[in-house]
Parts: sequence; C-alpha cells; structure tokens
Amino acid sequence: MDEQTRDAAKRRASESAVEAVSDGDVVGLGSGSTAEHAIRILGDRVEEGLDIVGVTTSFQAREIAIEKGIDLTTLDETDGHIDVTIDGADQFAGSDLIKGGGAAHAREKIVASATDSLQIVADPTKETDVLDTVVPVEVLPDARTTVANAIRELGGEPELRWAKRKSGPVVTDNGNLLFDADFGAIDDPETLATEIATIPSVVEHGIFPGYADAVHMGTEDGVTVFEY
Ligand SMILES: O=C[C@H](O)[C@H](O)[C@H](O)COP(=O)(O)O
Repeated sequence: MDEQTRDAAKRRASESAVEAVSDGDVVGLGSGSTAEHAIRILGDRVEEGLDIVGVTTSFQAREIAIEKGIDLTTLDETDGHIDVTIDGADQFAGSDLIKGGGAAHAREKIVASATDSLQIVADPTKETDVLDTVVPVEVLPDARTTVANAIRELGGEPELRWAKRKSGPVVTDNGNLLFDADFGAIDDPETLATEIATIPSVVEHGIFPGYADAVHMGTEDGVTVFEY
C-alpha cells in the first residue's frame, strides 16, 4: 500500500469513526496521523453545527483542535468522564492495542480509560494476529538505567528513542524519556502490561489490552468495522 493510498484509508477510517459522535458528547481527541484526520473531520462537523467539547491527548491534538475551532475542556471539568474517544494505534490484535508511536500514549491511556466508547482508527498495515511491534515505555529521566534493566529481566530489549531533528533523546509532552522495548511476539498482552506497569518509575507504557470498543480499518475502497 503506497503512502497516498494509505492516507486515503486513514481518512475513510476516520469518517466512519466520527459517526459514533453525537450532539452534546465530550469527545477524546487522539494523536497521530490517523487521529488527525478524525479531528479535522470533527472540526468540519462542528462548523456545520455539531455541538461537542474535546479533551486532547497531546500537544499535537490540541494544536489541530484549536485550528479547527473545537471547544476544549479537561477531565477535571467533566468529572473524569468522556463519552467517546477517537484515536489511532500502532498495531491492533482484536481489541488489544499497542500505542505510543508518537510518544502520546500516557495521556492517551488516561483519556481512553475515562471513555465509554473507544473508537480506534487504523489502516490495514496495523492489523495483526499477535502483537509484535515495539512497546513504548515512558520513564522518569532519573530511572532510565534501572527501568532498562527491568525491561531486560522481563525479556525485552529496550532502546532509548532518539529525536530526529535534535541532538538527544525524545522528551515526551510530560517531560520524560521513552524506551521502545522489543518483546517479540506478545502472546499475553494483559500479563505483560501488568508486569511493565509495576516497574518503579515507569510512567506509562503502550500496551492497551482489551481497550478498543471498535476498530475502524480503512481499506483501499471502503471501511471494515470490528466491534468488541
Ligand atoms: O503516540 C501516538 C499514538 O499512540 C498514535 O495514535 C499511534 O502511534 C498511531 O499513529 P499513526 O496514526 O500516525 O500511525
């Protein structure tokens, strides 16, 4: 699938997911290139009269939402409740997800866990039978060596994520560092999720076991919707 076809598939997935949003909803706004389509489409609907407020998951999502004129709020103001969230994923195996390719997974998990209905938008390159892409792990900077050792003890190979146009590591929106940890095929995502979460000073990791309520997978000529 070339980049243009893939981008069109991402947009089709987003058009489908936006149908899950109703007037009056508090909407979680995800991060990444696929969720960007969804935020832009929602912005167009708001201009046509759709009445929603958004809760953003990253600096990126906030910038796009502001540009598109979507009113924003916070989880503190909505009593920790979100009706529907539209977000992307790096991989999905049924309702199990790996997220954080854009380093936004900590805020994304806060928003997802506060959400009644998590709608995932993806293109076909994200679908897999068994999760096997790297797991992003956000850590407090002082703990990078101890967390790296603990990841190795769990069978993973951690690599500090390096910035592309800066000499040094990626620093998350929360001011932390990030490992991409290669665990190979992850047969039991729920157990690994719990094990990584219990490492001291891990802020959040990118395994979202059983989180998706629906995955909208854009294809070359349509959309396949998986509901869980
Ligand atoms: O941290 C980033 C998020 O988890 C994204 O939703 C995920 O990486 C998918 O991004 P994209 O739609 O650009 O592939």
